[in-house]
Amino acid sequence: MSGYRLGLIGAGNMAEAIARSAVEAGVLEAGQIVASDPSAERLSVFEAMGVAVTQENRRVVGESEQVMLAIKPQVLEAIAGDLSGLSSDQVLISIMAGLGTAKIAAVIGKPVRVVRVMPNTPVMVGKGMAGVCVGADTQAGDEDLAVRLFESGGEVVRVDESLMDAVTAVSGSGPAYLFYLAEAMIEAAGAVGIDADAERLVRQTIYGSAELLVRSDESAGELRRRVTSPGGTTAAAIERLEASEVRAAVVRAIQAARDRGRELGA
Ligand SMILES: NC(=O)C1=CN([C@@H]2O[C@H](COP(=O)(O)OP(=O)(O)OC[C@H]3O[C@@H](n4cnc5c(N)ncnc54)[C@H](OP(=O)(O)O)[C@@H]3O)[C@@H](O)[C@H]2O)C=CC1
Ligand SMILES: O=C(O)[C@@H]1CCC=N1
Repeated sequence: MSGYRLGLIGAGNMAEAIARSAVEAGVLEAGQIVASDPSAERLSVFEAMGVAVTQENRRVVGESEQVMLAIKPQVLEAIAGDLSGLSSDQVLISIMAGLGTAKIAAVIGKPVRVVRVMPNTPVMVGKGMAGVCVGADTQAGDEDLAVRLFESGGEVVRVDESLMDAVTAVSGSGPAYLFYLAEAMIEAAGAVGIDADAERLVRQTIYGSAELLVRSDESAGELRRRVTSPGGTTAAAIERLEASEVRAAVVRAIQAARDRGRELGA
């Protein structure tokens, strides 16, 4: 086996964010990473970072201490043969939604030391949130590199694997819910007559509110109440959101995401 510390199978958005944060934080040097992907265009992005690249997944498996699956869950079966060369010395890190550690080993067809991680896209700006769990065939410390990688791009919480689909639904998919809200607020700003400044007003409001939420000791509910003067403008908006059952819709949406994760892993 050559000296790559980490092999990335799938050189997409998440793999790029993970590699960048690992290199920027000094967890790995670019030269310690190899990435595979069918797309020469994607590989050129990694090459520009100083990462070794290949279109052969088998090379990544053969030359890396730890291999990360950063492909879509639907692609796993197609590349199972490429993963059959994994040895008992290697750790396999998966960031795929839905697919459990036992399922991944079953698809590969032998016991594998699988560490499962569910990150999110704010890892791109060093503010990620990742859930980590380990599979049955792992050894003590197998998750260490994964934890260091994802701590370099934000925060890590260790969870029982039974909660990974729930973590996926809350924090893995979570950024999309906030961006959805941002989209709606920008549309609404337009509807109430704001044109050029709509994006700026909404982006800074969400940014400032997120920072306040993170820095404050108060609950989200208390922070919301402090904005909501009795009989005031916010109260009028919140009353409309409650009447539209937005809170219940968010619960149903997160349940749907959790259930889709379970389906992907079935
Ligand atoms: N995006 C997100 O917010 C999050 C995603 N995840 C998980 O991360 C994983 C990757 O997601 P994301 O980065 O968004 O997806 P991307 O589509 O950006 O990346 C996946 C990459 O894998 C490549 N690929 C396809 N087939 C193969 C193959 N046979 N061998 C090697 N590479 C292949 C794709 O190429 P091509 O495009 O040419 O098919 C693509 O470049 C998914 O499993 C997802 O569940 C987890 C947390 C958050
Ligand atoms: O939508 C998805 O399936 C992936 C997993 C979490 C975020 N994106």
